[in-house]
Amino acid sequence: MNELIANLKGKLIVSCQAYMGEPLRHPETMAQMARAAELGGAAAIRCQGLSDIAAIKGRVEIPVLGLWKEGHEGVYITPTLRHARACIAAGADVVALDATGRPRPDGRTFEETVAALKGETLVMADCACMDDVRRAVAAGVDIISTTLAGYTEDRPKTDGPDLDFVREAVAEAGDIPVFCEGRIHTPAQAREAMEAGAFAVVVGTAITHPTSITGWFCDALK
Ligand SMILES: CC(=O)N[C@H](C=O)[C@@H](O)[C@H](O)[C@H](O)COP(=O)(O)O
Repeated sequence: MNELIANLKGKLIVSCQAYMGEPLRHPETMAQMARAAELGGAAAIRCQGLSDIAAIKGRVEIPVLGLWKEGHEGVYITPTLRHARACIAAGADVVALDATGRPRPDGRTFEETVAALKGETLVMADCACMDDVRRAVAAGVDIISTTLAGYTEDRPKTDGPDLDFVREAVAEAGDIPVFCEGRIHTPAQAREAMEAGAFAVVVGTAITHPTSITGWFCDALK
């Protein structure tokens, strides 16, 4: 296994993303957030967009897992080979790609995109269901992640992380590490994900999205 990935075993990866139109959407702000997460013990940062990748890469020493979101329907996480190569150029150590079988804007399949990136970067496959996991294993990706579970019609959106998916993916993935990502909102859930067999966990909203966290508190007071 690649050394960069081996070093993430049992660790926390923090996703630092602000969405279009949000007050924290600025590369400098995301770089500050990423550095703060690094000081807290994050082993890597996951982040979105070329400016954020470049700014964060210049601020932290830990590895950067980069993606470029474009569009909202269908494949929007690093939808084409061009997007992936731009993430590499911006400084990403690993590039995260939508691993679903849905059509992509450049007409390439997921497998073709991964094949073109061989030797250029490490690929993290953002999966929504077991078909995606099998596709990712066959394509020879470096990391499988449960990122898209609950965000397509294939699996219900669980309240917390989709631990059944983690268990099934681990059983299928062989030596390829499976990251649990999506709706890990508490340290206890992060622990449960590890116990379900995850190689590492990715936490975003619960650490880096204050608007959501504030909303959780407000809801609890209603
Ligand atoms: C589905 C999708 O587009 N997920 C995105 C992937 O990069 C991010 O919006 C999530 O914040 C990230 O996956 C971490 O998950 P959570 O924020 O639930 O801890």
